[in-house]
Amino acid sequence: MALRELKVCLLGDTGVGKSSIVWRFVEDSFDPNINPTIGASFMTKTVQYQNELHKFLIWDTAGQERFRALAPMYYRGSAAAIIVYDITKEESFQTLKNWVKELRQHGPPNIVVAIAGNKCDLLDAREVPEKDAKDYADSIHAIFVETSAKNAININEVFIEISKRIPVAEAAGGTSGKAFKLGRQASESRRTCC
Ligand SMILES: Nc1nc2c(ncn2[C@@H]2O[C@H](COP(=O)(O)OP(=O)(O)OP(=O)(O)O)[C@@H](O)[C@H]2O)c(=O)[nH]1
Repeated sequence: MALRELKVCLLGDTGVGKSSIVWRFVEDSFDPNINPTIGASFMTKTVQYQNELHKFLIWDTAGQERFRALAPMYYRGSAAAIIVYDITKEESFQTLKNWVKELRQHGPPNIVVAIAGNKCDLLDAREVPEKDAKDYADSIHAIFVETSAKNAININEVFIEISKRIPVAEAAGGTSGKAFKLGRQASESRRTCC
């Protein structure tokens, strides 16, 4: 079975739950007292997708402003970027839009963009309507899911949707995951959050 290495980076404001999403995906656990990321952290997980193995090389970047200049090191050469916002913080959704602009200007041309509205377990505190975020994601042809790292909602689905958008390796092409095109729309298979 072919193995493809897919570099993925997580971007977004501090405290939106980037590390928690990665931790939930890789270790299937949640730490309520997780520390802010310093610089970036790296984890991997390999999953089977159709007749390939996708090894996700996951760079979780720090959301604090003082680390922002480091981000290009992590999104450069990435097959996909997961931009995370917190559904209870409108400001984090505005930050997400800035990341989309930056990726469009300086990121890999065919990077797959996934938008994750995290903390969807906190419905009572919602500030960002799901429809607004979905409409925005559709307008930029991005994957969209609302997630809860805490309650393990839609975490695997984000990565499955990324796998779906990675074109099958061309016969003469490499398997490094470096050349990608935006493909079909996200499928309807994921769960609605909460
Ligand atoms: N209720 C709820 N809390 C969450 C969820 N995901 C993360 N948190 C909490 O949000 C806080 C920040 O989570 P982190 O994963 O450290 O956030 P981050 O985006 O990686 O932050 P930086 O590393 O500073 O960029 C922690 O207290 C988490 O326990 C979630 O899905 N629901």
